[in-house]
Amino acid sequence: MSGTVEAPPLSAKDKNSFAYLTIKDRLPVILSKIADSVYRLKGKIKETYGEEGTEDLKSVAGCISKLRNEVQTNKPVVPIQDGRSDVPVWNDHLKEIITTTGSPPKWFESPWLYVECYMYRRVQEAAELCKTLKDFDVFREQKEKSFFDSQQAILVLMEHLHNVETEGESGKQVDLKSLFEKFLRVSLWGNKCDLSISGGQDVAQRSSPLDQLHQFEPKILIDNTKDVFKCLQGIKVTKGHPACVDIILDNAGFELVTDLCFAEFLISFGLASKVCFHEKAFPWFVSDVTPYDFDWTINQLCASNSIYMSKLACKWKQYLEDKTWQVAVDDFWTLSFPFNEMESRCPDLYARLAKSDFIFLKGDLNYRKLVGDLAWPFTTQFTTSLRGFQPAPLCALRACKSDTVTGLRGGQADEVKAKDDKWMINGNWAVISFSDKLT
Ligand SMILES: O=P(O)(O)OC[C@@]1(O)O[C@H](CO)[C@@H](O)[C@@H]1O
Ligand SMILES: [Mn+2]
Repeated sequence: MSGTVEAPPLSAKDKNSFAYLTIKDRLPVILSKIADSVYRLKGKIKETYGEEGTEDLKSVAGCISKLRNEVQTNKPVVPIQDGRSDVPVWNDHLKEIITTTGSPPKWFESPWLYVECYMYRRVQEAAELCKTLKDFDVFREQKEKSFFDSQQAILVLMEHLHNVETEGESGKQVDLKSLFEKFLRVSLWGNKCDLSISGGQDVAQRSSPLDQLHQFEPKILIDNTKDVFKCLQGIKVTKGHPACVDIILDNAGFELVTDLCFAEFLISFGLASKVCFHEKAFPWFVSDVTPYDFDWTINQLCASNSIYMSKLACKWKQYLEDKTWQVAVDDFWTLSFPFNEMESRCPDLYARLAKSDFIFLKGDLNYRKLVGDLAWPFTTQFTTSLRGFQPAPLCALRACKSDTVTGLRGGQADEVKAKDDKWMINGNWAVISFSDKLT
């Protein structure tokens, strides 16, 4: 099945596409913001690293402005030149593309997924080429701000989770299914808060994430919650213990907190016995979670004045110590490959995920990679669009921010388009798409 390409890749070739707008407008803005933040940190870096730091900053700024120019003038993609372990994969893949297509990819002509991922890898190259700033995260300032700006929403959510758990512990009958539905939805809508779609504009969650659920309900285009719940419960019965769950994370800030709360809910209500969070190895698509962001977030929550936040977060530290929770990083998540190529390109990760009982994939980019970033007819079955990628039962939780989606009913796309012309890209519509077995 993985051999049949049923649809063309999204690409900026199509001037009416979101890919075109992204490459023409959004990526240059993201790159300019990087240059701004680098200059803002000048004093601080000089103080910490001295002249060498200042030289490194200049070099980062130079690389970013060169990259911006390459994007805007549609230059061919060039090999990566730093010493990171993933360089051979990127450069061999580039050779592969040149062999197949006859020329190197270009920003406005090649598959969007490839060139956009490549851009973030080039941003990392700018850091890798430094002596003092190898671990410098050009997006850190923005990520931390979005976390702090979401404090009220985080407090509301964590207080609620704390109360729900206290009720459960007191022996009071709880409606497990509707609680599951609630925390799943909070995690789903947490994905509205990504800094890449907004070009780094404010995306903090300011209203109560719980009060909003009702209002957002009609915006869920595909809702496989029941199947997901049934599957998790079924695992408990067949295995004799709750599921070992993997969550492929997306963004830091409010979204990460919603994912941690969802994982906490799964553990404390016996729907999961272990959760493994998958993070990005380096700064990616502006707001994605790196190992530093993950630890930083839990430490911030732990140090909070709110007893609800600190109690839960300290419990999470304990989970991490006793391996109830684990974190994992793999370079595959910061490569450009669609997930149907995981088994051949990164067999270890595939084998690792095949041991999972259930995989949640957060966000738009993971969704794009799941369905190969292809322009599928909307009514294509979700499972078909996975093109053979099925290491375990899986569920995509995604606010729609790019022009690909599968699994809709006939006529549904027209109905939603009539209500909202930008439904595919504005993050106001979402899918909870489940796939169990390959059909
Ligand atoms: O994966 P996330 O954080 O939900 O979204 C990342 C994202 O904004 O970046 C891409 C365009 O630059 C979009 O396709 C995508 O929605
Ligand atoms: Mn993201």
